[in-house]
Order: sequence, then C-alpha cells, then structure tokens
Amino acid sequence: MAEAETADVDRARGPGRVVVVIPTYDEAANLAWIVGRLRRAQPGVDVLVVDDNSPDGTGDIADALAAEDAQVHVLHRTGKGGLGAAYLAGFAWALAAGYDVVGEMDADGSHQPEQLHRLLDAVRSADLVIGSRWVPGGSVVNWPRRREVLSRGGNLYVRLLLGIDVHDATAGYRVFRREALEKIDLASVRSTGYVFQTDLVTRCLRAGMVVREVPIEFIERVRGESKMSRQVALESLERITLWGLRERWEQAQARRRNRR
Ligand SMILES: Nc1nc2c(ncn2[C@@H]2O[C@H](COP(=O)(O)OP(=O)(O)O[C@H]3O[C@H](CO)[C@@H](O)[C@H](O)[C@@H]3O)[C@@H](O)[C@H]2O)c(=O)[nH]1
Repeated sequence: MAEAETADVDRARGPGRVVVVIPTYDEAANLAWIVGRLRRAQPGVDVLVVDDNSPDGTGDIADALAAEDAQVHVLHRTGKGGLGAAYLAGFAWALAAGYDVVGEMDADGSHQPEQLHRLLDAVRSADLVIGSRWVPGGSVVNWPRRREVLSRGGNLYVRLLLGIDVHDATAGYRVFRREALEKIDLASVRSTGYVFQTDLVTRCLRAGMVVREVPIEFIERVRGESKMSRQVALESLERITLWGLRERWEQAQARRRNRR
C-alpha cells in the first residue's frame, strides 16, 4: 500500500459526516488492526462495528475499542444473521444518527482503509461508489485462480442477466450518500446474505441513481476465515437468476399490454 495515500485524510470531511460500517463475525484477530488503520487513514471518519455475537469474542474487542475512542461505535446483534442483515441494521443506526455518507468495509483487511479517500472523493458526484476489483486499475492479491474466475464470472452473469453497467456488483467496499439509502426503502430489502450487495446496487440503478466504480486493490485475508461458502454462493446465484427472470417476464408483460 502506498503510504502517500494516507496524506489525503482530511478530505473525509468533504462529503459531510461519514461513518464506515464494519460487519464482524469471528474477526478477533483482525478487528483492532483494521479499525486502527481506518482511524489513522481517515481521522474524520467514524466507525460502526456490527457484531453478531461472535463466539471468538470480537464483540468484546469492539467494546474495548469504543471505550477508548468516541468515534468508534458498536452494535451487538444476538446471533449470526448474515452479512446483509448486519448491514441493514448498521445502515438504520447510521441514518438515525444523522450521517451524510455511510460506508461498507470488511473487517479482514481485504479492503484498504488507505484507499477510502478514492471512494469519498467520488461520492461527491455520485449516490453510490463501489471500490471495484474489475475496472482498469483494480486488482486482487493472493486470490486463488478459482476464486478470481468465480468472481469475474459471477459479475459477468449479473451484468448480462440484470442488464446493469457495473463491473463489480458483488463488491463489499462502498460508500452511499444518505439520500441513496433513504430512497432505496431499506425496510423492503429481503437479502440477508452476500447477495445483498448485488441487490443494493441494482436498486440504486433502477431508481435512476448515479453509481460510480473506482479501482481498489483487494488483498485476500491472512488471518481468520472467510464466511463465504459454496452454499452462500449458490444461494446468490439462485436469487440473481430469479430476479433476472422475473424482470424479463415483467418487461414482456408490459410490452404485451402496450401492444393491445
Ligand atoms: N455481523 C456479521 N458479519 C458477517 C457475517 N458474515 C460475514 N461477516 C463479515 O463480513 C465481512 C466479509 O465477510 P468474509 O467472509 O470475509 O467475506 P469474503 O469471503 O472476503 O467476501 C468478500 O467478497 C465478497 C464477494 O466479492 C463480498 O460480497 C463481500 O462483501 C466481501 O467483500 C467480514 O468482516 C465478516 O466478518 C454475518 O453473518 N454477520
């Protein structure tokens, strides 16, 4: 990571009050490290950890970080409810607390806090900014070939089936303007797992919002384990296929009605 990038810290104030939501499940080995990096890279940005009662004590670590730093907050949930459900709870908290910009970031170091300024700069002229692995300048580090093929293939499938002009719809490094989250009607979102990411970007685009992608470097975690399983991936595939088919069916119905 280029150390020079940390020099951009003050720009965080530009888009208004910013909070980055970090969902955690068994991230005891990573949490203090990532929160420390984020707070150093962007001192103006607040942090909300959403922990699902992690068995490894991540919630206690989050509480200790919050006790030391007034800009770190914690939301405790009762059990593992999925990535999307954790973000929905975090977004509701952030909107109620009056933040202007709400970010998403993994706890495991895959997303570089030192690159957050790229997303915050871009959100000045967008409703949603995605830190993208699959636009020019974006990259992945230490990913097995199999995972790269899965992610690239999955994103191509999403683009073609849903007809959205986004290269990394499954990415989890993002920032939303508050108005975008308000417009989406979060109460109607039913995606509790990883498919939440694709669901939200599609909702933003369908609502006519401006979605921008900026390149990021995604570095595979070195501590702890991914919670992405084959079952989770298949569930996402199934949901996206159903959405795509339903949209096509609705479009065909509308065309038929117009012809009458
Ligand atoms: N609170 C909570 N957090 C969760 C849960 N499941 C996962 N997390 C947290 O969500 C973050 C991402 O989970 P990982 O399991 O590390 O994800 P990944 O395999 O590295 O997946 C990444 O790539 C996906 C596909 O591109 C992305 O969709 C995803 O957001 C993430 O960036 C981590 O901070 C993890 O602790 C859950 O049920 N509850």
